[in-house]
Amino acid sequence: MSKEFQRYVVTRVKRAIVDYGMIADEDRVAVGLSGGKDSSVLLHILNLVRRVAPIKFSLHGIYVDPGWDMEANVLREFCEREGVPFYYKPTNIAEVVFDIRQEKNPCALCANLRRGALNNTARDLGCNKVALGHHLDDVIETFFMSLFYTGQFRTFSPVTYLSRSDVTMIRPLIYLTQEQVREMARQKKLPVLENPCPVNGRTKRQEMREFVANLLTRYPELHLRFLNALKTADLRNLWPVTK
Ligand SMILES: Nc1ncnc2c1ncn2[C@@H]1O[C@H](COP(=O)(O)OP(=O)(O)OP(=O)(O)O)[C@@H](O)[C@H]1O
Repeated sequence: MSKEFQRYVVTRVKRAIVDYGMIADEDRVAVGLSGGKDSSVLLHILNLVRRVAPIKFSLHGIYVDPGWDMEANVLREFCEREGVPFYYKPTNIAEVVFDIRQEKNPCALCANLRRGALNNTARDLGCNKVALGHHLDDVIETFFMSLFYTGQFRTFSPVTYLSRSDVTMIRPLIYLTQEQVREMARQKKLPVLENPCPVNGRTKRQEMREFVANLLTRYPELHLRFLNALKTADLRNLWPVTK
């Protein structure tokens, strides 16, 4: 592993944590582990940050099983290697989404139910923060998805307090690109499991992913420009609200 690359990646995550006050002393941080590369990288980097941070915080890996066949043991072993406790939360989300509700667009409901189960499990474990593996490409994709499908300028925030489950969601990877996350997962040989979801690869999210990937080939500075636009948005440049 290139030490320089690792240092850069860790520095970017530390920067995001400090910029948005994501983690405080004595926090108990639950890390949502989906089996995908993003959340594996998230746990690994937060663990590196924890070792050098001037504050004390604990990490807790949680996998919410939607009710399908995935090698959760790989995640258990990964957490063991990282020295982080692992929690497995079984659910029947897949049955609810696909069999009972027979959703035509299952992703939104599935994501909501997974998020709800994750947050409640975190709270039950005494965690006050829940970390998700969203990175800068996700920020941009979500922006365009909102624009194209709901006609709104919006994307998710770095930090969100959820009153219903009384936990704060944080997204420490927002300053990293998908490519950097992928490279970190590859170099560190972190677990990346096959997603058994039946609609995997045929979703609106996937469509946006391809759209943004296309934009990036044409506008390679898009990540930086987008981050700058989000941080310096001036509402006076938009139209006033009319009745
Ligand atoms: N089943 C799950 N159990 C626990 N956490 C989850 C689960 N699914 C998703 N998450 C959390 O929510 C984040 C965003 O979920 P999403 O389904 O968009 O994953 P993704 O963008 O494919 O990322 P990843 O590569 O980590 O799967 C994940 O990075 C992870 O932190």
